[in-house]
Amino acid sequence: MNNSKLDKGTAPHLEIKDLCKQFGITTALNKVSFSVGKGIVCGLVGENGSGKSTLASIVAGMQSSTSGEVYLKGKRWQPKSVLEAQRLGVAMIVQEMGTIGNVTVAENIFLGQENVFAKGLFIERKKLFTEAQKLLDSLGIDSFDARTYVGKLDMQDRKLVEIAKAMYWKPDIFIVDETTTALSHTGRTLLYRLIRELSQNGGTVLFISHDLEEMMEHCDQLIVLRDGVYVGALEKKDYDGNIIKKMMVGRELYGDYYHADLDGYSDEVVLRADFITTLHDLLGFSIELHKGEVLGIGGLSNCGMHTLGKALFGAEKILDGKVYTGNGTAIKSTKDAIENKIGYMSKNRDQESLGLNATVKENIASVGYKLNRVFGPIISYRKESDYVNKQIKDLSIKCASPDHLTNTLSGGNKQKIVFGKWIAADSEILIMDCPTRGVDIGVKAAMYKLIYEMKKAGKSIILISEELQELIGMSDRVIIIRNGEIASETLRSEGLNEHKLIESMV
Ligand SMILES: Nc1ncnc2c1ncn2[C@@H]1O[C@H](COP(=O)(O)OP(=O)(O)OP(=O)(O)O)[C@@H](O)[C@H]1O
Repeated sequence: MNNSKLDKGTAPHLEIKDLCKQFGITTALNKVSFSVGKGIVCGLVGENGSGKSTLASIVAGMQSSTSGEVYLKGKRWQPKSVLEAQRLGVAMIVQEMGTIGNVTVAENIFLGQENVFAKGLFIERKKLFTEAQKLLDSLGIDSFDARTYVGKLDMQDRKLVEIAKAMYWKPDIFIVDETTTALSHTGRTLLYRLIRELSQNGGTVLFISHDLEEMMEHCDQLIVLRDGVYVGALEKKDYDGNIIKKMMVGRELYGDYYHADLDGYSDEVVLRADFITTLHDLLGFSIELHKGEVLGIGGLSNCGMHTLGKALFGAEKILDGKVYTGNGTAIKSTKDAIENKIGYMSKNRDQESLGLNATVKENIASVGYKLNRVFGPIISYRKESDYVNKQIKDLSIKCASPDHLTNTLSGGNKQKIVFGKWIAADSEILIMDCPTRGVDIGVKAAMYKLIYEMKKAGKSIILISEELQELIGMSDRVIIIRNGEIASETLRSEGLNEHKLIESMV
């Protein structure tokens, strides 16, 4: 449908009125009101914990509000469940994993909606698979098929399954919560295309991301939230990065937060992989990390970089070759890694880096617990509390108390906990896979500062990232991996630039 034929942006398609959400003593949303027109891509921006996901999940039928109202096309919107919301035209891609591993792609796509294929008492499974495959083909998704078990897919492909699932219902309202950072370039391109097509056909998109450039490029309007309160709205013509940041954090935030000096690193090797071969991705791969080095690793999502991070931490089965520290200690398991002061932040935070049902305190204290011992195995409560509180304070983790359950925290705050637990444990080597995924600009700046301070203190960092600016801005040396092999290696002093890195990626 042609845009001009739509009353794009005029009549409110989605209206939020005085929306409040209270979780115990936490006010996640406080009388938020705004409206979004038909065919509009509306961005929701705000710091970690500002209420974006809470608002989105209320619209998507995942939870109800404490008070306030939502209207969809002028009618009161009160879906009883996500499935009902989906059927009635509201679909959401959640921030973390929204798929189930031990069933196929097709079954995930139609989860809870199988009765669409019911024939009498039976489900026509063949039809279900055919329909799912048709959907994948129509969306241009070809990296897996409808019969693939989702457990075999990486995070990016699992996100594509969620996107396909949402698209099946041709939603009136499509909500994308911090999804792009889990996607590679190809995945992002696909998502942007779908968002564009949907809005051109009169659908409304609620888009959440911490990448301001991306938001300014793809959104027609931006709504800014701060601490659960509506701060204001901006039309595309008024976009200005500094103004938006100021609205988000309530103060000026200028400048470049990467590190600019070229002070290099020591020759001493602290971690080495010698000709390692893993079940997937890596075949005879070698790499060295030096003391005081920030080694950036980049490439396309499936190039092997995420597997490398796991392998160096002892979390990936190594079929041949070995990983060892500078003093020759072999790293064959995560236990070996932790004992040798190696930390690891997974890209798949919720599944691999956190105990979601544990408290903030239990998570932060989990790796460095020995540091809080007083007599033999006895842990000092006071020491442990100080140890945990320092991270909560230094990283500004928004939680009601150290006893707050981790799964109720916002995405960015969860990421800070993972970072905090390894810093507190005094890691000498930190392997970070996409560490700033889902993290707001203020925290990003704080994390970069901490990475740089760690480097200055002689610690070594492997920064695996899909953000080229981050690699260029933070690394002493960047290795680009292509199809499991080193495609290029560039020292910061030789001049790093996007063009050069992209050339070796593809
Ligand atoms: N189920 C819950 N129980 C208790 N508190 C919650 C729950 N869900 C969210 N919160 C709290 O509500 C506040 C808003 O969280 P929300 O996830 O909406 O923020 P966000 O803006 O999406 O953050 P991020 O950018 O980090 O994803 C946070 O303080 C969070 O800890």
